[in-house]
Amino acid sequence: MGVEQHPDYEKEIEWLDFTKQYMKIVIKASESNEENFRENLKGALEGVDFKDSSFNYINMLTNSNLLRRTNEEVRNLKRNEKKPYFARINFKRDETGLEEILYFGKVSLFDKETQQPIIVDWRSQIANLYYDGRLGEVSYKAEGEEYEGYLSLKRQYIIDDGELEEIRDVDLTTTDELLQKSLSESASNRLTDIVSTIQEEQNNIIRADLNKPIIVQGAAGSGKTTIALHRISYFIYTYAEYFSPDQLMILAPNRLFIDYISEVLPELGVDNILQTTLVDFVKKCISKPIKLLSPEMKLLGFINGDFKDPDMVRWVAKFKGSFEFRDILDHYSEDILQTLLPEDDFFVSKFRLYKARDLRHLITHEYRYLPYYKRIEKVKKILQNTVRLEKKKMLHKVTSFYDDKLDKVLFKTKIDPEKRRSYVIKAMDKKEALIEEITKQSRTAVNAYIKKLPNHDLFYYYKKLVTDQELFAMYASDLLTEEQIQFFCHYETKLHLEKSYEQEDLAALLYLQSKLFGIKKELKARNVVIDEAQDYSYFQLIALKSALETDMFTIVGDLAQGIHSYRGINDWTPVLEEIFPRATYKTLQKSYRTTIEIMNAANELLKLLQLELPLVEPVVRHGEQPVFHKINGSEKNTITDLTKEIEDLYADGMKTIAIIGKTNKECSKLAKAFKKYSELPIQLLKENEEINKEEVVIVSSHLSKGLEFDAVIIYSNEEKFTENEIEIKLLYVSMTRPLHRLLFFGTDLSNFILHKVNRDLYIENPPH
Ligand SMILES: Nc1ncnc2c1ncn2[C@@H]1O[C@H](COP(=O)(O)OP(=O)(O)OP(=O)(O)O)[C@@H](O)[C@H]1O
Repeated sequence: MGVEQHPDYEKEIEWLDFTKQYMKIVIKASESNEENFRENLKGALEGVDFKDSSFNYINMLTNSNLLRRTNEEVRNLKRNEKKPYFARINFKRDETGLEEILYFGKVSLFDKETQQPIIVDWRSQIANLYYDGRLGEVSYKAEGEEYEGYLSLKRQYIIDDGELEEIRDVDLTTTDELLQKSLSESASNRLTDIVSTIQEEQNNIIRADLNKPIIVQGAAGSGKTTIALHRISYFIYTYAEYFSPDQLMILAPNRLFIDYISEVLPELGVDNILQTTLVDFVKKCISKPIKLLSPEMKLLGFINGDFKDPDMVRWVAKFKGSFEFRDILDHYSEDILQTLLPEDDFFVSKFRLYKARDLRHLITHEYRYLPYYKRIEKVKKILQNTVRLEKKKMLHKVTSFYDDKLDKVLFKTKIDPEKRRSYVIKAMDKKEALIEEITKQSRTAVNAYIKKLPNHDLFYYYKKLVTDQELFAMYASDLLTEEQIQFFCHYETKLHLEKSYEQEDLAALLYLQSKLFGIKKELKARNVVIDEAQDYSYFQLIALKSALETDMFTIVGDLAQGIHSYRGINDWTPVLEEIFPRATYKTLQKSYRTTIEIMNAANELLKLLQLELPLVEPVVRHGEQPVFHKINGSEKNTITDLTKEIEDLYADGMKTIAIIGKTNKECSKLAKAFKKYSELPIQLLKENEEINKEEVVIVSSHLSKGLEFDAVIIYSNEEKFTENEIEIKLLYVSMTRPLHRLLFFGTDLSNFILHKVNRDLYIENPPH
């Protein structure tokens, strides 16, 4: 049915025009100053013949101030001018018996005259009726109250460039056609907002209790990243009065990923959120540059078999992210605190101004909420204050003591005058000397006292623990074998000789930093979103929670994509039970990204992983089966075949295409060959780069995590994906990147473990 045939077409067009004009007026009113407001308004209203009396020119003028909005609101209105809303409901409230027609969009707009909503924000509570509600008797909650009523209509719109293109009425029987349509569109190299097609299971996560942390285990393509960002938008909307966006932080796996998600938040009406990586965040917290080995080095080391003793290297990585290592650091820092406790009473000259016992009490009890070195700063301040207050008193005491003595001597009659003279001189000298001593020590005693306490930096403490075998054994001998202790300290000594740290050290560094020195106030986000959280270690999550002093985390991840599982999380239970006990736990099993055919093949790999995760359910969207192409000719022939395939994909409407190789080495070689034998524009993607839409992207499997493309070619010439946990996961990640088409180019089926995949699920060597 064409949009014009819809029975409500005329009414809908009228409402859309009205909404667009109202938006325009509000924008103009807000942008203009008093002098040119009238002129602008005239312009805005030109040719508009509103039936509604509240829209006449005079009314608009008198309401000009009411129409004004903050800059941010205007920005949001402008962003949505061309697509003011995406859905509508008809809801008859039991309370009033009146039917309300509500239009939902990404920004709210009210008729200032009547206070009636023109557009209702998708984040409002009543929008739940659109996302969750079936037609019929429904209810929604707002501010603790439950409102009941009858939902008689759920309608979706496609509005493009301000023009109404489609109207769809959703009832119980129709599948969500809008979702189908939006999923069949092509990837733009940037994540988009999904406000018009958020599914019920996703809506439950976006709106789950905002006062609690949340952990989401979601299948590849289930919308984890998208939903985490929509939850931020919902959070900001709900707590606009208490939170400003700069108190939120998103931790992404790399800068490439940040670029990938960067445009969604402004689209959702949220600006100014700190988007960073764990590495960059920790570097800022410890406020000293460190040489950090590339986070992927170890992964590649395992893949390439670079380690002499891979099991032990894997063990060190795992251990540094464990609860046990946290316990060791706890004990170690308790002992550091003991070294910071003063042993001597604090004196200025002969006056004892503070007992060591009292200072120790301050440090261990009164200031226990502070990092250790901050406690010492406090003590220093207290001593300085005490000295300031006591100085006069001390001077007075000394003066009056000697003055008394002098008085007595001077008025004593039976004393030899010579003796008296010498006594007086001595007493005067003593008095002078003491006054001088008090005055001088009042300036220096505090510093001298504090100087007696140790004063080391973070790196000194960390290095000492992990490289001094005797010291380390003191804390670790109950937990580790002698061989492990030896290997660990040897491994760390080697790293420290090169003045290097590795990704796995970030947890300990951040944890110690927060315990000993604290982190700057401006870095203390009050709410944190972690994407790809399966690659974090338990200790990294603990360290973040401890450093930021909040448990308000949104954690999304997929254990099946845990390519760093040697150091990362293999099970959410300890995270839930021991780190975020208040957290809500949710799962997402449906994949929205890819087709049934591609997901069926990827699910076969999931089976090989033997994780306790259910298989992924693709939403009903069919496409072509994955295809395997054997390469056996020269490099030139391979590139010619690939180029031809890519041209066909472009011809089929694919806009973004990636070739994924197992490692950077394979990718670099392929990129070089393309340069030599093909005209196709190619981008060999690096971690800190932005994706160029116009080019075919060549990217290594670990870096492709989180990204998506219309079509993906997985390429394996020299490097096969072998059947071990990490490589199966790398292949699984690569296979779940495409929206529409998946191809394998390799020397053998087994390069992609396809010999273990049901033969009916892919096509082998189709004729070109
Ligand atoms: N309700 C929805 N409506 C339309 N598109 C959706 C919906 N949910 C998810 N998508 C789309 O599915 C794709 C996958 O989403 P996203 O990247 O957020 O998933 P993910 O779980 O983070 O994936 P992965 O773990 O594989 O990186 C995106 O293109 C997203 O826009």
